[in-house]
Amino acid sequence: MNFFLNSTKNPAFSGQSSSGIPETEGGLDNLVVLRDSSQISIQDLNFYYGNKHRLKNINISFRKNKITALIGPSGSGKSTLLRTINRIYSLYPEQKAYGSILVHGKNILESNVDLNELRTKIGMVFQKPTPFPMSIYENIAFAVKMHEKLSKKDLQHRVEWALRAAALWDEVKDHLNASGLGLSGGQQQRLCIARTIAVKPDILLLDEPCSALDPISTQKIEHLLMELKKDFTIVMVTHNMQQAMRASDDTVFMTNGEIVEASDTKTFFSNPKDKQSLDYVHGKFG
Ligand SMILES: Nc1ncnc2c1ncn2[C@@H]1O[C@H](COP(=O)(O)OP(=O)(O)OP(=O)(O)O)[C@@H](O)[C@H]1O
Repeated sequence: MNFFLNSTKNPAFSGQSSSGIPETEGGLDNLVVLRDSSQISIQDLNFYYGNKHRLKNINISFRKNKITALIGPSGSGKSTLLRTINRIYSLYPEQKAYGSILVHGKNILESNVDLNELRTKIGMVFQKPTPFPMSIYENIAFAVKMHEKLSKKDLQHRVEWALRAAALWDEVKDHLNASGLGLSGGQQQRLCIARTIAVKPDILLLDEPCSALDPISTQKIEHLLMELKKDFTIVMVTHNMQQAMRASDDTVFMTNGEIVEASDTKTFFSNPKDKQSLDYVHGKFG
């Protein structure tokens, strides 16, 4: 198994593996650190909204080509954690992150990181579908054209590829010139996923992507994510524990800006180690 249990809160958490990712020490529990196949390695991350300390000493790695669910009660910092990973917070000068987030070994929190390039590598899909007020085709072509100069034919191929990958092609292929805003909520969300993957990121961040969707659209998105993880590393915030159980490989449970427990999803839900996780899984709070 790739998991090594450890504790974010335990000062003994200090070892480093040869890959630069912290190793565990015996007898600790709670934090999962994935030594072999991590795509994103977060170390000693602290985040502030002004003077409010909202992420505290986060140490976690996310596995490549897996879906990680971020769960926890409202206000626990799940979205904030996601927002640090593609530096969206950098748009707001009063928001500050300290520590490191290593992606391909490079700390993306450094000030010299090209944020446009970063966001093509780390795409984000939000809770509410946000298609551009343009055609289905242009929703995707526009995103690609911002980053790449492709011939008309290659652009058409890319649009088709993204719509197929997002399991939307069959539903829209005959009216690509219709407005993206005319699609159903579930279709709009898949369009937004298509738009995000069209620029070929490595990492897909999703903030409650199904919260505005009906059960059938939710199921479609979950199936889609399971297909997409073959090509992308996926981190998803969800309030829906059933969804975390169904769709994720790993689960990270947060409260009050801290990681309480993280492990593979089966272990987390069948045998949570921390009392707070157990209570949360049993619906006693949150
Ligand atoms: N723009 C902001 N300015 C100041 N504080 C913020 C801002 N956004 C979030 N916070 C605070 O940061 C903390 C974490 O919020 P965050 O949205 O990350 O939690 P969450 O776990 O995603 O919650 P939810 O499940 O309700 O979406 C909360 O206390 C919240 O009030």
